[in-house]
Amino acid sequence: MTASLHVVDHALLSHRLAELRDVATPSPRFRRLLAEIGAMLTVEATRGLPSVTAKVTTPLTTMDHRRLAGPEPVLVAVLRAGLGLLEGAMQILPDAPVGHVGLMRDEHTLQPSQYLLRMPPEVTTRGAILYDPMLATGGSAIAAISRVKESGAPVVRFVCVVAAPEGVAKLREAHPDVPIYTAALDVKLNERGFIVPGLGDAGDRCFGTEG
Ligand SMILES: O=P(O)(O)OC[C@H]1O[C@H](OP(=O)(O)OP(=O)(O)O)[C@H](O)[C@@H]1O
Ligand SMILES: O=c1cc[nH]c(=O)[nH]1
Ligand SMILES: [Mg+2]
Repeated sequence: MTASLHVVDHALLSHRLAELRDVATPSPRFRRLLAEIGAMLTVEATRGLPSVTAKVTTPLTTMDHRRLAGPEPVLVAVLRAGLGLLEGAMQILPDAPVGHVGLMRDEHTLQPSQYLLRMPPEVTTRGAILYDPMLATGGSAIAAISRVKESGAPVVRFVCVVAAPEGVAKLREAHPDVPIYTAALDVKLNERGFIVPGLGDAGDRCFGTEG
């Protein structure tokens, strides 16, 4: 099995991503854009959620209509930058419980270290959608997905904004059952493990911190 890779192609998404990448975009606008992109990618990532046909009575008649078969999946943000995407995801799935995985990548070794894990109990029955804007070496995504699976999630989807080919390959190898949804597949990683062309450090740009 190979994880499916969905590079979501939409004029409005691409328009926002152009502004997100722009070095001149300030933090408040960066956060707003991440939230909007998070909402759009959530629509795509939930396209295949199981549905059932149910009766709906309109003011004029009764009809058969498609509705979600079950409760909304758990949304999991990878801190910090995933919080920006989560904001928009919660608009689309307002009843979804929310989990957090705190990870920080060492700038020299590029290995992620975990500083937080909080998962709602519903993850064992509903499955999860994980949010992190950047898929670079793949180390953080692989670790975050492992934590969510260990918490009992039967189904996991991964949503990012910019993916490097190196990270996609490693993630697919480590978690072949996890579909990847991204707004862009970029060219490469540089010698410091940053995605090129990329958008820089998403967490720092989101929250106005220095690298
Ligand atoms: O694919 P990888 O090589 O693991 O890199 C990607 C990770 O790097 C960034 O987080 P960072 O560690 O900078 O934390 P932050 O969100 O708090 O800035 C990003 O949000 C990912 O979690
Ligand atoms: O380009 C990158 C790589 C890792 N993390 C980021 O925030 N940006
Ligand atoms: Mg960062």
